Amino acid sequence: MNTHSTSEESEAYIALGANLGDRAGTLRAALDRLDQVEGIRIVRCSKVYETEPVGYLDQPQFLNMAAALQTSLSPEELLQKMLDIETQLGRTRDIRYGPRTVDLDLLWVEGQQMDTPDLTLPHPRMMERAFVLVPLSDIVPQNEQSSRLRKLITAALLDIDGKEGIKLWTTSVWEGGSGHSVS
Ligand SMILES: Nc1ncnc2c1ncn2[C@@H]1O[C@H](COP(=O)(O)OP(=O)(O)OP(=O)(O)O)[C@@H](O)[C@H]1O
Ligand SMILES: Nc1nc2c(c(=O)[nH]1)N=C(CO)CN2
Repeated sequence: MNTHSTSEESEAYIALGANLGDRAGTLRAALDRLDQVEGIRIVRCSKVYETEPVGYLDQPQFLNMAAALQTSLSPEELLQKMLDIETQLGRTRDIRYGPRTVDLDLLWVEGQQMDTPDLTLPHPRMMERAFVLVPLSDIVPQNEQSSRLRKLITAALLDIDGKEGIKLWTTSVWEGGSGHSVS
């Protein structure tokens, strides 16, 4: 993972989930593909958690994790890259909140708030979801710039039910990075 950053980059946080097929392999492939996109670098990954399904219960357990990115893309461009990678990895949209090979959600982009038909930031359901907040808490630093997000996560985690349905699965599925620079 390359930690160099330039002033045109923004920090962004994403959530990843998978509950069909080779779940860990799919998470790894999604991270590899994202890191290979020009203008996206993965800078930190959370641990991986096995989680009880929420919303639609009759489906297998998920693996969930979160990642921090540095990106020179706009939020809309970043989301489009994420949706393309979901499709490449076999994601179909059948049942709302139902089983999926991979789900990539854009949670937070530094300095960005929006609500358009295609993109809402911060992600509208992130603060209700322990399967998002527990991994995210691994990777949001305690520094000045990110402290607002850290405070929101800490407060939401105190309130939320469902943390007992979340177990550490492995400390990492992705070690690498292409190391290319973002320009
Ligand atoms: N912050 C966001 N991150 C990801 N998708 C978003 C976001 N805001 C809006 N969307 C839109 O939501 C659409 C549906 O996403 P998706 O099918 O992954 O939903 P879901 O995973 O079933 O539910 P949820 O969004 O609650 O996780 C996407 O096509 C995208 O345009
Ligand atoms: N545990 C868990 N449950 C879910 C998940 C998920 O990623 N993990 N994603 C959903 C659709 O967004 C619905 N339910």
